[in-house]
Amino acid sequence: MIQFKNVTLSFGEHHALKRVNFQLPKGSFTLLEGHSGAGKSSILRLLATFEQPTSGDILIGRSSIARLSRRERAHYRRSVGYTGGDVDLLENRNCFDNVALPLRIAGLSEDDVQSRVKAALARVGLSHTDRMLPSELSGGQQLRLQIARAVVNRPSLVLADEPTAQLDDESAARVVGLLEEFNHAGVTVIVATHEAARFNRVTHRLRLAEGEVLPTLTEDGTRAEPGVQAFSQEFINKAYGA
Ligand SMILES: Nc1ncnc2c1ncn2[C@@H]1O[C@H](COP(=O)(O)OP(=O)(O)OP(=O)(O)O)[C@@H](O)[C@H]1O
Repeated sequence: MIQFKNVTLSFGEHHALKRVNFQLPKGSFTLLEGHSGAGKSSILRLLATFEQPTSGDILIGRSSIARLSRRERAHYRRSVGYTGGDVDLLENRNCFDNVALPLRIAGLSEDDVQSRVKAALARVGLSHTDRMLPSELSGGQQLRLQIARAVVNRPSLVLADEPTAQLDDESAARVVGLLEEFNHAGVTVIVATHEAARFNRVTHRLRLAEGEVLPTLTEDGTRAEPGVQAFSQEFINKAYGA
């Protein structure tokens, strides 16, 4: 279970998130939706521990990740895969080395690195690119490479910030398919997106506006705790006029 308890994230006078509360069960597939600047990336960056909340608490299971020491943070991050603007591919390293990075940081043996990176590249359909530089790949391939790097550590939580942005339909469908496969295998997935319609296997949605989570409607029209209810795609489309 992931829980945000009264989480505020402020930059000076500006509040990127304002007393945000929600909970998401293990194994869920959640979309974070909302206009630009609504706070979607902030939620992912807090879960990746790139930021610390100004106030409030964030629990993963029973453990707080709100204010970890450097050592605790390094340990926690091994269980999290992140793809998005905050972590770029290394342009001067080949694709193999890019995917190997989290494993080498974690201190795995070179044999394990070899077998895990090969498996991760195969999983995203990029086995042939291991000696190429990221700049030699298409946009869609670069995203899949980022996903391979995010999941090579076998994380239990995958965070994806706009994973389909600027991709053609076929590449986007492939990226979505990969995230859905990981979820099917038990990984909790949270995606910030402006392209909700591309996703099929969604169990939870959080709609954000101005740093707040909007109240969620249940199928009978009553209010529910944010993040607690699951909805059919059809219901969501109807409720939000998509
Ligand atoms: N490091 C920062 N310093 C100052 N303000 C920030 C910082 N990070 C985010 N913000 C502000 O916090 C608010 C929420 O930003 P966030 O990136 O979470 O939005 P978003 O919903 O992901 O937007 P987008 O869809 O454009 O990516 C915005 O107003 C943004 O300008």
